[in-house]
Amino acid sequence: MTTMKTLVIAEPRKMVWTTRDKPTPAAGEALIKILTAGICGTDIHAWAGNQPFFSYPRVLGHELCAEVVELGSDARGFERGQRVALIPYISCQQCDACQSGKTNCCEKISVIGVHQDGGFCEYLNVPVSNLLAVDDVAPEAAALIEPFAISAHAVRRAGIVAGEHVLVVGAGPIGLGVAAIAAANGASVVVADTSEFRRQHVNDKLALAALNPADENFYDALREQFNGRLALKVIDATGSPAAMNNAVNLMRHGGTIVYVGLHKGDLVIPDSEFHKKETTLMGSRNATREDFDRVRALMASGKLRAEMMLNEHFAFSTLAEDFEPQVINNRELIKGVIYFDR
Ligand SMILES: NC(=O)c1ccc[n+]([C@@H]2O[C@H](COP(=O)([O-])OP(=O)(O)OC[C@H]3O[C@@H](n4cnc5c(N)ncnc54)[C@H](O)[C@@H]3O)[C@@H](O)[C@H]2O)c1
Ligand SMILES: [Zn+2]
Repeated sequence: MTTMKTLVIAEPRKMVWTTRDKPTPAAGEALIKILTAGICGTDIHAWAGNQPFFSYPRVLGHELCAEVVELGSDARGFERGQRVALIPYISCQQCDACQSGKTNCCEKISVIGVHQDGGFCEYLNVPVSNLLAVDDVAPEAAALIEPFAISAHAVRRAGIVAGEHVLVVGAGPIGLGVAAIAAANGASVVVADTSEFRRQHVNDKLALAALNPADENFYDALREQFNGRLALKVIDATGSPAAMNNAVNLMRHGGTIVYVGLHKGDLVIPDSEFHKKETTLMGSRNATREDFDRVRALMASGKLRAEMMLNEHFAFSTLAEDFEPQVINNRELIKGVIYFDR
C-alpha cells in the first residue's frame, strides 16, 4: 500500500477523509503504524476552532500507541514490530527553558498532532527520540501514557509521597490521572468535582472518595476524610479560576498548590491566608521522558489502568462521521480511545 487514509480538520467544525501518500522515514526517523489514539480536550477545542494557536488544515492525534514498521538511516534503539508510544513534544534545545534542562517548558515547543500533523491517519513518521518502548503495555492503555504523564509530572512537582493528604480538584482525564498516581504513591487522596457523573466515576473506577465543592458541608466532609485536618497538597486540574481562587483556604500550614489546569482568566490568591500558611504555589507543564517512563512502569505493574481515565471507544473508519454526534455531543465522555480498524 502506498497511500493511506487520513482524517483532516480542513477548517473549524469540518473533518474530512483524505488520501495521502504513505510516508518514508528520513534519517533518525521511524515509520509507525498507528494502533490506538486517545482523544484529548485539545482535539475537541481544535475541532471547535477555539484554540488560538491552531492552524488548519491539520491532522490531530498526539496520544498514540503504534507499531514500528520501518526505520530510516541512523534510527537506532528500536526494531520493526516493536510496540511504542509517542512522546509528542519537540523542543528547540536553545531557549532559556531548554538550556535549563526544562524541555517540557520549551518556549518554542512543537507538539506532534497539535502544531504539526499527528496520528489520526494510518502511518506517521516520527523522530525515534520521540518514541517510548511499551511492549509490556496493552495498546489501549499505551495510548493514554501521554495524558497520564502530564498527571505524573504534576504529582512529581508536588512531591507527593506516602501518607500525605492530597486533594485533587477536577476529575477530567488529567485530575483522574493525578488522583490515581498520587494514590499509587501511597498518598491519601480525595477528589472534588462539581459533576455528579465524574464523582461517580472516581468512586467506581479509582475507589477514592469524591466530594462536591459546591456542597455546604464541603469543608467538614474534607476534614472528615483527612482525620480532622485540611489538605497538605492541592492539585488543580479544572482550568477554572472559580474552582481555585479559594484553594489556599483548603490547605493547612506549609501546604503546596500545583496548578496543572490552564486557567482562562486570572487567579485570585487570598493574601493573608497565603502568607499565614506559608503556602507554596507551583505550575506544572507537559511532561518529561521520566514521567512517561514512570507511567509505563505503573501500567505494566497493573497499578494504573486505562479504565481509570477511559470510558468510550471509537473506530477510526467511522471517526469523521462519529466525531460530532459521539465525541462533541457526548456529555458523559471522559476520555475516548480510537481503534485503528483496517
Ligand atoms: N499543564 C499542562 O501541561 C496541561 C496539559 C493538558 C491539559 N491541561 C489542562 O488541565 C485541565 C484539565 O484537563 P482535562 O482534560 O482533565 O479537562 P476536563 O474539562 O475533562 O476536566 C475538568 C474537570 O473539572 C471539573 N470542574 C470544573 N469546574 C469546577 C469547579 N468549580 N469545581 C470543581 N470541579 C470543577 C469539571 O466538572 C471536569 O470534570 C484543563 O484546564 C487543561 O487545559 C494542562
Ligand atoms: Zn526550547
